[in-house]
Amino acid sequence: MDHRFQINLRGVIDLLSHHLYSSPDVYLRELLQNATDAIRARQHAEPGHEGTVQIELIEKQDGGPPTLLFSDDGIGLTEEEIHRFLATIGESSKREVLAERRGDFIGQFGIGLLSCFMVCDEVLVVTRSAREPSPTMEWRGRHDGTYTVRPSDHPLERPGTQVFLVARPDAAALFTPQRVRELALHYGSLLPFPIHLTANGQSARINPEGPPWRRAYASASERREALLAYGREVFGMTFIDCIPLKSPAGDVEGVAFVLPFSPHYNAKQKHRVYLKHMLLSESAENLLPEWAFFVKCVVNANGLRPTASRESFYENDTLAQAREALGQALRRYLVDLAREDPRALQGLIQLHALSMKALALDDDDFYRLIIDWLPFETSLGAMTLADYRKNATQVRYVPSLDEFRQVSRVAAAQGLCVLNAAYVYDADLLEKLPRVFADTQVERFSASDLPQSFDELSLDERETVFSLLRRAEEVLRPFGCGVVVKKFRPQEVPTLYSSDTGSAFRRDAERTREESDDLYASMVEGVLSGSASSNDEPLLTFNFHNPVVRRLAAVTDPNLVKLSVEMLYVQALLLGHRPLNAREMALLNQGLLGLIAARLEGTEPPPGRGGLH
Ligand SMILES: Nc1ncnc2c1ncn2[C@@H]1O[C@H](COP(=O)(O)OP(=O)(O)OP(=O)(O)O)[C@@H](O)[C@H]1O
Repeated sequence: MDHRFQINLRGVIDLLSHHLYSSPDVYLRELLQNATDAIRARQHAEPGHEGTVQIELIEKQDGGPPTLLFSDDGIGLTEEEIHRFLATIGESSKREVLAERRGDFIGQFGIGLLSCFMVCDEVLVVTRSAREPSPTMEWRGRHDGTYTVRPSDHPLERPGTQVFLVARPDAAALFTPQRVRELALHYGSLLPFPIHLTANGQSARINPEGPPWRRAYASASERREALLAYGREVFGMTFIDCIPLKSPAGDVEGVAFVLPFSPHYNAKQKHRVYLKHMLLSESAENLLPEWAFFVKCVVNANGLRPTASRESFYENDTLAQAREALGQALRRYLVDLAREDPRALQGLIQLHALSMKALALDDDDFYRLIIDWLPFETSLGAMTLADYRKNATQVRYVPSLDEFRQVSRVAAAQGLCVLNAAYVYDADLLEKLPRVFADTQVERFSASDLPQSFDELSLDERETVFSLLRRAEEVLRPFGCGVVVKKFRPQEVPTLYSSDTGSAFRRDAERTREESDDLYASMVEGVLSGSASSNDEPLLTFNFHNPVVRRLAAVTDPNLVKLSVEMLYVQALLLGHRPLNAREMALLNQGLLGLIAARLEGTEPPPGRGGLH
């Protein structure tokens, strides 16, 4: 013989309240949801029916717990439907509806009404169906699992449903006018029909007329102000701009707000999402593309499926398409901004620079969108990459600040535009250029590339500098540095020290060997002997345009030439922000003392003291 499962209602309620519902507050959400579904069902039968919800708080004169009366003018229930849908846990009238209409309703599980038992022990439903001329019926359900159905002694004048809840003493705090108002607005502020609250003898509509992005405004700026004010109210912060969002897939509509601070680009923004105009979640994460970390949004979706926990949308094709369309709306905003208000776009990029750059590295589409708007310091002043690319298909950059300082003046004087890519992600972003824009080439530039753009000396000039060149080569040979004489601008720069990465590495390793203990020094020795020796040796380029260099070429005293070459060498190293090794430091000290001594020549030391020799 077959038996039926028995359900212990108390156990089920306990399960719901501890595991499914986040707090007893949701009872009001479930009531609003049922009213919304009932109004929609009636609108199908009677197009043009507007629908309205009345919430009334009835205080007991004897100080007993207050009663909440929740009424709608929706489709109502017949006696047969009461038995089938209200009194059977897990039965829902909404499951039966034709597939194309099914999506209009929010409820689906047939358990929502049970949430009322979290705040009261008995639920009284008085209802009259709009489908057929039917009497007003009364259903009284109790938390012990028993219920009664009978014709009501107080027939309703119009079709619809009233739900009476008498607060359990421990839930009375939820039944104050302020709390009920807060909760109704929290869950239902976007509902497209009026919600009236009556308490303390006063009655008023509490929800605004439809979502703020749907309302008509006198001008675009008024609209913007109103939306920003809405963003402030919802998220408690002042945003710098707002962006309309729309996606036919999932029937999504809303607004994205641009954050006034720079979040970490990995930080997922929490969005407020409504499903069929009822609040679904305040912390949905999966609605926008990952790169849209600089906005927070409020949207309503009519065609997306909620997850069972009702905290976000179910990951399916429709959601993926909606995400793509919302991403397009954000892109469009950035592109329009680039055209209409480039300053605002640059402000935005500056505010969210690090995150935008990191994302552009990962996402080619986003890269294409913003790369031209990134500002760079260059040898010819600050400019965007677009400005740079207007004049050159070859992008030259240096990857460190020291190198940039070293080359920028000289490069600028040659009319060479070199980008400073020393900041995080810059070099990688530039290296990515040719992969995304096939007509662009990128070159990592260094001071050693500069002499190629310098002018050669004429035959006569070469003769003038011949002995200086020989002497300088001798002086600098022990330092592993070659010498050339060229002509370059600016003329105030007498020499330029250049080295490629290989020789810079050798310099660093040599300096480390000098400064470290025996064991470590011998390890560095090993590294040095293994590293390529220098046919790429560093170079000191003398500038023939410089007056000091010209005068030096005419000096015949070999010691004075030696001292001057040494000092010019050390100065070039210092200007290039290269750390000096011990021998170079000694050169600097001796050279300075030598220069001071030369200046003091002829002046007598005071009696009884030694001179500077
Ligand atoms: N205000 C109402 N007007 C008309 N019918 C209602 C109303 N409230 C509840 N019902 C009926 O009672 C049924 C059960 O409601 P309940 O809230 O428990 O579940 P549901 O809304 O169907 O689904 P869910 O559990 O997902 O909310 C509904 O399917 C509906 O037929």
